[in-house]
Amino acid sequence: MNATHLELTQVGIDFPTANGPFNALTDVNLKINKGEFISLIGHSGCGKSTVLNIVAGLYQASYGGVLLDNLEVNEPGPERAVVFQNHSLLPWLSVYKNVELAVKQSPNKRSKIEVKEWVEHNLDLVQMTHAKDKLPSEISGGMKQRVGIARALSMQPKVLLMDEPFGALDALTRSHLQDSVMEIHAALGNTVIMITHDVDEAVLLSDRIVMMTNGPSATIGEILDVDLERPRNRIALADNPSYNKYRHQVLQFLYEKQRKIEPVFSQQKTNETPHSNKKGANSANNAA
Ligand SMILES: Nc1ncnc2c1ncn2[C@@H]1O[C@H](COP(=O)(O)OP(=O)(O)OP(=O)(O)O)[C@@H](O)[C@H]1O
Repeated sequence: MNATHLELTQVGIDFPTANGPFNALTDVNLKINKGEFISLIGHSGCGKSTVLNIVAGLYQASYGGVLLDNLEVNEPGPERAVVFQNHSLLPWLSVYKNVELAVKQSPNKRSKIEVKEWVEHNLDLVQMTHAKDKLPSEISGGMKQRVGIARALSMQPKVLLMDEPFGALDALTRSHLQDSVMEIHAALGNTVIMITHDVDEAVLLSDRIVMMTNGPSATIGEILDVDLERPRNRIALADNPSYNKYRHQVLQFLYEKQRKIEPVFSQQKTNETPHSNKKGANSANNAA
């Protein structure tokens, strides 16, 4: 787990807008080792999804670039699978067929029986075999997210990119799925980049937490090494002084160093712009 296999160098992006180019990201430098679990955290609108989309090849960086195993990333590819917050399953296909579609599209050529075995194996990994014949509309949000993860894993990606994968789930489902992701990561050793707004989730799951500054021209502010033994148990960690120290460091970054004060609605209507940092505005919405 020590050879750099994903490298972002001087990555920046300008989005064209009606008022001219908007510099969302600047000078993003990050080296990620094989098998590392990285979380990206930062206030809303700082550019986390933009970083992920550049690594996914969905956005092209205006400056700098991304290398995966020394090959330049400039378009989407099966070696970088994405799991979105809101599952993106095809509603007319069963759970099984949704995963099968990804397996059939993967560059690995498999016989019919191999496809079946591989789909079943991946559904098994996320404990969804029991619902394989159901349609997405017949299963819960957490289950859909499990299928989305199975579909991504079935492509055997080198890098799994997850954009707030548990953001839309209730706390209990979220915890179950976090535990599953930790088990899968331990078993498969994929490199993972996950966006989260949840400090506890970041500390629980990550090897490193990449903390981003507020935009525009956002960049990496600090990187925190989370040196907690695996497998990790959320209940045991609650009393672990190191766990609490890491939590505190992330909170301090977000709410002291990168404190973001947003106007309350009434002020916003009268004299403030969204994302204003003006002093004295009420901090009604400063969640990361
Ligand atoms: N296609 C686009 N065109 C113009 N501006 C964009 C585009 N995509 C993102 N932006 C801007 O770039 C900045 C970063 O957006 P991004 O979605 O990456 O932030 P984020 O940290 O993922 O936000 P959130 O946590 O709310 O999802 C924001 O100011 C956003 O408005």
